[in-house]
Amino acid sequence: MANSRPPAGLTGLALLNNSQYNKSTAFTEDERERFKLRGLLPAAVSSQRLQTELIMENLRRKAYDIERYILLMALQQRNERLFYRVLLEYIEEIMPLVYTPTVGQACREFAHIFRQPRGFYITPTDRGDIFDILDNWPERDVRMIVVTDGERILGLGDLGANGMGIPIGKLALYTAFAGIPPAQCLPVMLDVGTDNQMLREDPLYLGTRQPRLRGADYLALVDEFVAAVQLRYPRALIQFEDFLTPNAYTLLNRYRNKALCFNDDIQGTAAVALAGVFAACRTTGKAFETLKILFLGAGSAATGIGDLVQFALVAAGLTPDQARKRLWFADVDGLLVAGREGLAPHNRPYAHDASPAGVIEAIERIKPQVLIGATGSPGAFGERIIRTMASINERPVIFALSNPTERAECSAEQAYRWSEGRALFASGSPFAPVLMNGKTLKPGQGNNAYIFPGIGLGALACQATRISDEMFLKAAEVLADSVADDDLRQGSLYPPLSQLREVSLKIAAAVAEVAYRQGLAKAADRDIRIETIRAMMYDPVY
Ligand SMILES: NC(=O)C1=CN([C@@H]2O[C@H](COP(=O)(O)OP(=O)(O)OC[C@H]3O[C@@H](n4cnc5c(N)ncnc54)[C@H](OP(=O)(O)O)[C@@H]3O)[C@@H](O)[C@H]2O)C=CC1
Ligand SMILES: CC(=O)C(=O)O
Ligand SMILES: [Mg+2]
Repeated sequence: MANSRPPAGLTGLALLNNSQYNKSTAFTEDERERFKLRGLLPAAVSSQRLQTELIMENLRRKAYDIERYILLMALQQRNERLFYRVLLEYIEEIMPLVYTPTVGQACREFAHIFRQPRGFYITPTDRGDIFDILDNWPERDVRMIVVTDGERILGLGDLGANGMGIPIGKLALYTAFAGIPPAQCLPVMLDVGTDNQMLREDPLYLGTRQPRLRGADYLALVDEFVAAVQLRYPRALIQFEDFLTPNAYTLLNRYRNKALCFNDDIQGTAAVALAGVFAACRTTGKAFETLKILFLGAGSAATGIGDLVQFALVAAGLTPDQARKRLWFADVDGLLVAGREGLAPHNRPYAHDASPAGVIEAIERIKPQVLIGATGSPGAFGERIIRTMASINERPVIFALSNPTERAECSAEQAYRWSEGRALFASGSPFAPVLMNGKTLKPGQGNNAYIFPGIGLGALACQATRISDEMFLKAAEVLADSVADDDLRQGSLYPPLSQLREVSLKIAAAVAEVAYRQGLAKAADRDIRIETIRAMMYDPVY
């Protein structure tokens, strides 16, 4: 999508202060004349390329990643095209700064590194006014909303209003990889309080300083928010992000059939993990429908994956019961088995008839080919666990999905070392390549960032009315098919991050096709192809 010229009347300092249209030193002589910029800029005219190099020079000069994050956020606030250009051109270097792991630290320190507001905050005192106050947001054509209430930020727990860093980061990826124009993106914080006492006592904390709103009042607030969005921005897709598991499921079940929405932690994560499992089958030679999978962790991320794997197994010909029986879950209390007290509704389908067991015993008994960790618990994959997986599998598939890096169940190096380099490993946050037995292994990043941009772009391109499970299954298939044999040979179950824009496009086209097939698309042009969608995408060039 071509980027428009500044609107009439936007000139001089106001233009330089407008992040959407600002080009800073890249304004040409002619533009400086036309836009009343003469005298306001130094004489030299830079190219966007030169500006990109300047940003990288400054970024690399910083001592800490959190400082790099601050630099990048400041760039986003003053020149958004340059920010996205830098992100796209140096994706391997920049993504860990605007996304996991650095975004985790940024959320922790959000109030302490706060410079300028970004996004929209809704508090319990806004009850009854949400539709009206949304009018304060300057953009009228919002299409993509990422909303959190900050109660489960990555694996870092309740960070209250500090969690705003997550919607901001996810939407930066939407623009970079799915080409959703920044003006159509809205980060939302449902600031319903926090039960994190340390935050409430921090004098610099910027959120509502009260215990979390719960129960009927909480649901009423979210209901009002969703209804207000539907009225104010009828084409918008709502992505629920980083809600605590019980709320994540409650909200997904409440809105999935009446609003254009999905839960990224349940559904996006599911698709990226399933894609990794599909890709792993190409290396192991095992048939997908014969796999047994053990999950460590039984929260929204793990059971979300379980639900989609079950859906995929049924699509592959198994009965729902046969499919479920291939999936096992363990949490801090060991294997989830029938009869265990206090099981949450999302866990019950997977609590099989079996005697209780710890993780090692469960691995020995079940003999899973795949072990998926979504615990938020660092070191949850200890040496014995990996060695046991490696003793029963020639190529054990090990996913340590928890974010940020400090919460990973194990590191790439540990997974490879404890399996003598045989593990097919992926992690939610990036790990550097590991040299093992003279071979460099490049672990892939099993993160929903491979999925949500394509789901969102596809849904918006065909004006989807709902997001279906079929769309996530299709997204997983497309992602798995995008993994080159060379990637697999080097140990990665995912394509390189540098291909994220192309992968998102492919997913988008496939999602749109599913939407039409299922009668879930409103756009008139049914023949929606990759090139049609590409033409809709924001391109951050001047
Ligand atoms: N890679 C990706 O794309 C994504 C990764 N994630 C990551 O997944 C993690 C979990 O998220 P979510 O499911 O919402 O969180 P929850 O807190 O709801 O679930 C965590 C689960 O792990 C269990 N658990 C905790 N510690 C251990 C342990 N040492 N051994 C066994 N089980 C353990 C918990 O058990 P109990 O309840 O008994 O304490 C619970 O069942 C987060 O770190 C998040 O960053 C999430 C989404 C996407
Ligand atoms: C990646 C992500 O969504 C999470 O860790 O919550
Ligand atoms: Mg998340």
